[in-house]
Amino acid sequence: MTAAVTYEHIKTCKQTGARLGIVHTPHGSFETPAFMPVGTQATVKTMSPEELKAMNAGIILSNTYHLWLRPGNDVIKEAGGLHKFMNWDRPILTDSGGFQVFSLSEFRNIKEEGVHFRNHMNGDKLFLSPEKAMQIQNDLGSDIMMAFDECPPFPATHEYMKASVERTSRWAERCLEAHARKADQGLFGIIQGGEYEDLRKQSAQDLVSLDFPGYAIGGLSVGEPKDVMNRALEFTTPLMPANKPRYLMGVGSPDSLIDGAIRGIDMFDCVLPTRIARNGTLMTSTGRLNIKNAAFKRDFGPIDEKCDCYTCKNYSRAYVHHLIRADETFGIRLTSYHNLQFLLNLMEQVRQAIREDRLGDFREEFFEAYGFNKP
Ligand SMILES: CNc1nc2c(CCNCC3CCCC3)c3nc(N)[nH]c(=O)c3cc2[nH]1
Ligand SMILES: [Zn+2]
Repeated sequence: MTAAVTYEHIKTCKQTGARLGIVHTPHGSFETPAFMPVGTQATVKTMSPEELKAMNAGIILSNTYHLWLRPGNDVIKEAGGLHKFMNWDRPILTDSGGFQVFSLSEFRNIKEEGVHFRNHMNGDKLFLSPEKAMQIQNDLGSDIMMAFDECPPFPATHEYMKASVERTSRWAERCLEAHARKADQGLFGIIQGGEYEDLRKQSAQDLVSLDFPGYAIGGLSVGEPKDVMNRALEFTTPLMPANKPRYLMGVGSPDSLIDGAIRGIDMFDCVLPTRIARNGTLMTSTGRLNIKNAAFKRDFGPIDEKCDCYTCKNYSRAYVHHLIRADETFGIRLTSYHNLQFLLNLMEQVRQAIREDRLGDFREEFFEAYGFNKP
């Protein structure tokens, strides 16, 4: 049986280590490096599937933890799976729920068999294990499933991190066991190890030996400084198979997307674009702005002169300023639309720069225009 998820390498940028590729899945293919919009509760907040397609989103993410608790993976299974439930016929990736347990719940208790914790909505006692996380993702029918892992906090001692990496490797094996009995979705292993080179190596070796169709780098974008993340990428990506997708979880801001691509990352996800959109913060080619600022009350130009999105083509800063100040839902739709399109456009510019072997130059130009400090 052919692998459900495969990576096709197109080329590597001659100026940097970035690579251009295509990921093939049962629900279609998407070009990489790719930004993946997040749809935690089976919707990319305020966006319709048609609008996501119009902005050229190749794949979206959803969440095992949230959908298990509400509406329940059984409901979604009965609906015919997540693609049918949310009317999205392109690829879907689901995270395994581990990260959400640590970031949302209290009273969690990590044991070898799994994690005991309380439902963050009503306090009920819950238990999530590698087997349970696989069963939920299988019910959702996602094209790419993530292994159940522990994402330790930053900073963590070397001793804690070592024990955690070894347990995450044992959990990864249990996920493969549970998965083998189910459908042919692609299961990605998640490399942990924090900022410790020896532990990243140990985690990568454990997981690569299990021959997953793709790999993620976890345990980053948890409050560590940017140079710690970049260094971790520099000694971790070379340990990952060149013929399989590399997914950096929870990243990120425009500069992190470019710096991650330069270090060989193919897939990114983050809640930033829709989260900051809700309070009126917009990413533009000349840096961030908050549209609620009084300066925009009579500014009848587009959010971003260089953006061709639905919002920038049809509405003014003054109008969006008014809607957000008036707490009008349409305002949040317009800011969300623009921010998502901004990151999706950025990744198309990154792919084009790789095609032209000039991603290093593009990084300089973008950082200069956006106002990021020099390297
Ligand atoms: C924001 N920073 C960050 N996120 C991380 C995430 C979550 C990635 N985003 C998932 C989507 C959000 C809701 C639907 C799916 C991580 N996930 C896992 N399993 N392991 C990590 O080490 C892990 C590490 C992460 N770091
Ligand atoms: Zn726009």
